[in-house]
Amino acid sequence: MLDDLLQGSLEDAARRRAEAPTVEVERLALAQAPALDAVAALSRGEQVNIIAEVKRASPSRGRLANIPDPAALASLYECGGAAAISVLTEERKFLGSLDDLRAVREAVSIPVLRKEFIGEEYQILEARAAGADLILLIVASLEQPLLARLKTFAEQLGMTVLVEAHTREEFQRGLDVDAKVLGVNARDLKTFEMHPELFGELAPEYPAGVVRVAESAVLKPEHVRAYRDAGADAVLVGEALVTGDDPEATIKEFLQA
Ligand SMILES: O=C(O)c1ccccc1NCC(=O)[C@H](O)[C@H](O)COP(=O)(O)O
Repeated sequence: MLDDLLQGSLEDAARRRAEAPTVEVERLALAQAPALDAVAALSRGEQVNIIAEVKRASPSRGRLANIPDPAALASLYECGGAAAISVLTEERKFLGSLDDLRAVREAVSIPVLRKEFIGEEYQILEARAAGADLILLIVASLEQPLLARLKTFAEQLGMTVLVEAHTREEFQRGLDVDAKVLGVNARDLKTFEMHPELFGELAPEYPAGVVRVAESAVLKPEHVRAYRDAGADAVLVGEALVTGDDPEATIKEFLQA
């Protein structure tokens, strides 16, 4: 599954590169205002911070929501108190785009994450050129030298990297590349089963100063509370926000969990 998603994302990036070569995208990336400080945003305060996701569809759930105006949705997230916005830009299964990311960047003043299956530098340049402050690197889809190289590349552009692990071994590989923001995703990417307990098992192994992010499996306030009690600085929430009636109120409710 992950290999197919990465392959598709790389093919789509190659198509875009034929239109906008690397030098051009690099020039746009370097012309952007400096990236916002996502580490500070995700580790602020006593309460758990919310990374609110713009997510139309997914391989595990199919179509979730239409989201004709991602900027308007992101503004509601920000009004609700989200610390950052995640924008799924993958086109084939998640029905996202870089246009979504650009629109969200224009609409909010909090950090924005490009949620994508990234395997090469061009995709990182695209993210920065579209105004993203963070990128996602999924440990399971990258050999260790490539993971380290892409992380360094993004950081040299001033961006923050959310390094994502699904297992204890991947968590260690994240620490080995000196992840400053390390996420544990509860979703098993082979079976799509959720294992929210994994975050609690790994939480004691976070070194001081590394931002602890719990990803997926948040549908109710008690799920936020469980992650917070296990030590999460931030939780990443998609489905509960895009399928609910009032995302702003849902975020407020989650922040009070
Ligand atoms: O969501 C999926 O089905 C999925 C499948 C394969 C790779 C990644 C996938 N999701 C990306 C995510 O990590 C989630 O969008 C994010 O953590 C939010 O999860 P949720 O709140 O459960 O929508």
